[in-house]
Amino acid sequence: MFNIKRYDVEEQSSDKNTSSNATLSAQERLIKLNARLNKNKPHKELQEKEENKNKDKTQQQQQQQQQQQSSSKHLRYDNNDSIETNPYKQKRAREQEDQHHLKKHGKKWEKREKELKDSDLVPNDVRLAMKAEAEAAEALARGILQPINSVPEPTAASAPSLKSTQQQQQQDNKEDEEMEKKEEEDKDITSEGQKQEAEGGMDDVAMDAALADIESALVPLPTFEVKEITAEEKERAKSMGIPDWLAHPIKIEPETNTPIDAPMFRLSSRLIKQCKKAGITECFAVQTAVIPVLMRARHLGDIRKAPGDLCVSAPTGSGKTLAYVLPIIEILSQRVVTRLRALVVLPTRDLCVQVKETFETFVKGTDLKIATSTGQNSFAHEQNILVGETYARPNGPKVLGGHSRVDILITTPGRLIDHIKSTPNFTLQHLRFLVIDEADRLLNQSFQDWLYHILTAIHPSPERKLLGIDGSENIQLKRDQYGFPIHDAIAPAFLPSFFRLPESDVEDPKALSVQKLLFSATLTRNPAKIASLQLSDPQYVAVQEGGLDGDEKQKYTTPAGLTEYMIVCESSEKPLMVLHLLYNRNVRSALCFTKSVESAHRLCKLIQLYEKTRTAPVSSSSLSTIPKDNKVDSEIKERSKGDESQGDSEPDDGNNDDDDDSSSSSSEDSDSEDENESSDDDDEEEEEEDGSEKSDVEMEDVETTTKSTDPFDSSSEIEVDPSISTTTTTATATMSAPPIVVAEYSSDLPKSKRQSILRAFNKGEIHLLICSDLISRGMDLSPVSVVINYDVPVYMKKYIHRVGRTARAGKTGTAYSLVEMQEARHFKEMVSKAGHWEKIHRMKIKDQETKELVPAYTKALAGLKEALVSSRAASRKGIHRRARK
Ligand SMILES: Nc1ncnc2c1ncn2[C@@H]1O[C@H](COP(=O)(O)OP(=O)(O)OP(=O)(O)O)[C@@H](O)[C@H]1O
Repeated sequence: MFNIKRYDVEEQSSDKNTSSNATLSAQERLIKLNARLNKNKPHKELQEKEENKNKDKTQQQQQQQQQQQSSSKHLRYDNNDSIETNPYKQKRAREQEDQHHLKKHGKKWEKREKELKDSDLVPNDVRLAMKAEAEAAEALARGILQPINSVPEPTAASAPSLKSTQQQQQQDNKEDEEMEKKEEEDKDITSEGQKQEAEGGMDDVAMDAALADIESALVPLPTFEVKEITAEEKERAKSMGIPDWLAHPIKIEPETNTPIDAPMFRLSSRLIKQCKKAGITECFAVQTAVIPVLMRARHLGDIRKAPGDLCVSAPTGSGKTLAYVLPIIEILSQRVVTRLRALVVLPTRDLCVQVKETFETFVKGTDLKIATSTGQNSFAHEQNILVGETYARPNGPKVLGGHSRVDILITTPGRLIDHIKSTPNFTLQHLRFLVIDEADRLLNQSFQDWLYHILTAIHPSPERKLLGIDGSENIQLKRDQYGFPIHDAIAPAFLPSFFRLPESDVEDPKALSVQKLLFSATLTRNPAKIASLQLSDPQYVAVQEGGLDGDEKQKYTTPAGLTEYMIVCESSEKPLMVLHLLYNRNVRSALCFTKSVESAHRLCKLIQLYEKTRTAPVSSSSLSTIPKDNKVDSEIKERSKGDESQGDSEPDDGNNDDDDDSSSSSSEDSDSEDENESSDDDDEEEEEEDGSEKSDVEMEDVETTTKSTDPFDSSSEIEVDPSISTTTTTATATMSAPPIVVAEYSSDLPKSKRQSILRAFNKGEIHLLICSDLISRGMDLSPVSVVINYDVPVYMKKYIHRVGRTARAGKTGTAYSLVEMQEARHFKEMVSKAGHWEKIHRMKIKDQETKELVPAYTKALAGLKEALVSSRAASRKGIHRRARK
């Protein structure tokens, strides 16, 4: 018969301490904790205690001897009356039997492993399998699991009826009560030490660990006030289909920092050391809120109550990554067998690389293995990394429960689905954590039904037995030499397929399911999207300014150190504005976002030409007239056809929205950074439709910089200022400025080039990095001090992520948005609706300020067409060369 009590024991053999601890009742734990706390009492008291202890020890030894004799007797004579009538003794006998079994089999496995150890003939995989088997044998020996086939199938006669279950429960309760009574009596007559021995002889180490465990369990979790929900608010959320938990998050002030070694985090000294080494002495607000919650259920093999899922919304640069990286490492570091237990899904390859680097920083000192799967490498190469060459072979060995060479996988959704479908022995059944970072972005991606596939792989339907990756029944459950299934081959989520688990409730165990963790600076509140995640017992944590009294109208919180400006200008003036920021305002370490890869390329070329030109003499001929048509070349004209709505008055910008980055959503995932704004912000649009009030935006306070002498005004031929139409012009201020290095960054570039650009930017060797939205989300480029929105985004979420590339981790930063005249109304509407209008300062740039830039700019503009043609030819050559290789 399945033994409920035994399920309290840890599944992982590695965790010896917790198994002993799990057998303690809450009352006992408190007694022991009190004993430990007494250690801190005054010296005299301690002395007395010490004396008593010594006395007790002698008594204890005597009593132990007696007990051992009596229990071994009971074991030998099963029919002995006393053991049958005394459940307390029964329990003890059972435990001793387990210990005996464990010793016996443990030794066997140790011996076998020793024999094969260091043998060159034994491949690593076999060693791993042996390790798993040893662990499984140990777990089975401890009686943690009983195979379903060892339990008679429920028949009409044998299946427990509700009544018989109730009877059984009553019986159990009675037994428990008796046991408790007996234990109470014991308490009076035995010393604490005797009691420990009687309870299975906890050694000092185990005791210390157990007590530490209890003590840390008693460290209260941080409490955050939750605003009371009014009936009206409840009704409103309900009418919009938003569940209560999502409509009313647990709010935390951004400044809620806590020392990294605070007991509530329960981080090991190893990890604290790593953090301090990395310059992290305090946990930021989001980490303060999230880490203790995740660390609450930190035992890997804990198959009791499944922990609830978390949705976390916190400003850009507020440290969301570490909020999941630290607890995942801490919890997984106790694992024995390598299994895929944490999966982090991200929207782009670059982000995967970044998050992997973060994991690698803190994983030092553990033997956890981390991998990325993004489609940058060949599929076969990734398969080899994930499951090993042998197991990845279609005709290779199929292991029930799969096989993994990594503990933590960081991946883009498309490539992950490919592995779920096509990599033999790759399985998500052992997952303990599923992290969806940049969650709102990912939830807008529906290609390949990635979420459905993941959720299916994690949660098999109750009818579906684990029959192997191909669903065929020919794969047998892996068993040990005694015929027991190897426990580690079965994930907690799949346990019910093989083992009869009790129905869940707080006390009774159930299979631990994966904990889903969602993170974003702009988390969706779209009920349909949230529902698609099948969250269990979720909580919504939001780091938000103003805490409970925070401005409800303020939809997203931006970093405290961020200063935002908008410059309203003609579209033709935008390049000049960028030059003004660079050369007159000394802007450096800046990211400049354009709306497309092509647009980024042209702007980059133009500024590079300007840089070349500004120190060279400017001939009057090149300045006599500026192209009548605002477009500098027919190529741009051609490219801009697709975007009529934006007008066609940009000198350097084709206005094409055919963003190359977005078009590449293949099964290889590309960088599904798709900068397709409409898809990115689907839910934002939906929320608008959900009845939130339309803001009443007035435009009078939007100051525009309308230049009287617009050198690129398409309506008239520009007269060149006489002062600069001389044969040589000296643009004094800009000429003397040190060289400025500008580069572009887009998905068009090969991986190695991208990496070298980021490295150079991080070292300060690139002053302005012009990019599409490839790096607008999640990327943590520490030196960014300025963000320029060359093309303002149409949706607020994108704005928040872009400007959030600066002012990260408590630093300061500035964002400039170049708002075209015709966009000004929309822009104001967008930010007002998000409750953000007050934060944006209007900035006027006077003609006088840009005057000196014009001559070299005009020349650069004239040379742009040629530069674009030659760069295009060069890039074609490069593509051919790469293809030939
Ligand atoms: N407790 C901390 N102390 C000091 N620095 C920290 C701490 N936590 C995180 N950081 C640093 O803050 C920076 C931003 O962190 P992270 O990238 O996790 O932010 P984020 O909230 O995920 O931002 P985004 O929403 O843009 O993805 C990183 O450089 C990280 O190393």
